[in-house]
Amino acid sequence: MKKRQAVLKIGTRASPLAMAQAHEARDRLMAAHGLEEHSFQIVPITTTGDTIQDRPLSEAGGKGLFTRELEDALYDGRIDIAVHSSKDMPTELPPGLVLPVFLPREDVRDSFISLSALSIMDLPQGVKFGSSSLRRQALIRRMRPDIDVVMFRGNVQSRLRKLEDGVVSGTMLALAGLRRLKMEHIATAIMPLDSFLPAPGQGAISIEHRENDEKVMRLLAPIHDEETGQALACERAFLGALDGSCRTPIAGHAVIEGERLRFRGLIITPDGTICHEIGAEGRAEEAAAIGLKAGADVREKAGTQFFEGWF
Ligand SMILES: NCc1[nH]cc(CCC(=O)O)c1CC(=O)O
Repeated sequence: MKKRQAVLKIGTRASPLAMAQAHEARDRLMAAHGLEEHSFQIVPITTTGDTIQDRPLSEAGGKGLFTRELEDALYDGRIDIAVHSSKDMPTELPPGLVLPVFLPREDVRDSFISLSALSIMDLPQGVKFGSSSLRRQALIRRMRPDIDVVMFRGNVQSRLRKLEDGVVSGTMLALAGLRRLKMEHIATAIMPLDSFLPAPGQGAISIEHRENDEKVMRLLAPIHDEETGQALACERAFLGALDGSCRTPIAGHAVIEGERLRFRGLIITPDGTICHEIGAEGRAEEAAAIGLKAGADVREKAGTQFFEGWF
């Protein structure tokens, strides 16, 4: 019997969250086209970012660490699409690749996880808080200058073990990731958007493919979510206007309401002492321009000295 060929090869990182996201993309493709599971082949690929566990990713080479191996696989045809967490995607893509498709966004908020405190304000004086995110570290330091913020990486299981072992008293994870792993129950509290702005792209799954790949574009068209795409265009333009290197703690969140887009963003020094916020509003169609201008505005507000002398 002739072996049936997959219609589309879906590349993903091999981590549990990445696999869950790839399955979500596949489920949406199956539903949109009335195709069976075997039409889509999920191809897990281990990336450099997955193997570095001992230092901040910003030190080890930044966001490209999670994407390079997937992009090589796109170039040589081992995969047709790469499913990513938008948050992990650099603002600039390698030549010949595009990131035009976004699935409907999950909850964008951060969750606080602790076995001993109900909220960040409730943590005892001077305890340790673990996070690898420069944004979360800085925002925590702003709220609680007394707390000892330490570098903290690893998957959900290893983080929980460190909480149990008392290595840290609290940590934070994106609620979206926990939901996708069916682990929302481990969240102790959900951080409010007004005091704890998420990372640009948080909670959104994006799909990268080869430019002008007509077959892929046809298959992906029905699973793209327009509102998420507009919000992400704004947030990624804000990020791009500020920093490609991911060494600046940056937060940004856009919401679409009909034809309108509302955006809030901030930059903050790693020690949490200086924070510049920006709000912007406009037509959703002009999402990228709004984000770009907000980035330029907040950069001007902060002044050049803000970006100097951290390292
Ligand atoms: N950098 C790791 C990463 N990339 C995306 C998510 C969460 C899921 C999402 O934001 O879509 C996470 C983990 C976390 O921040 O908790």
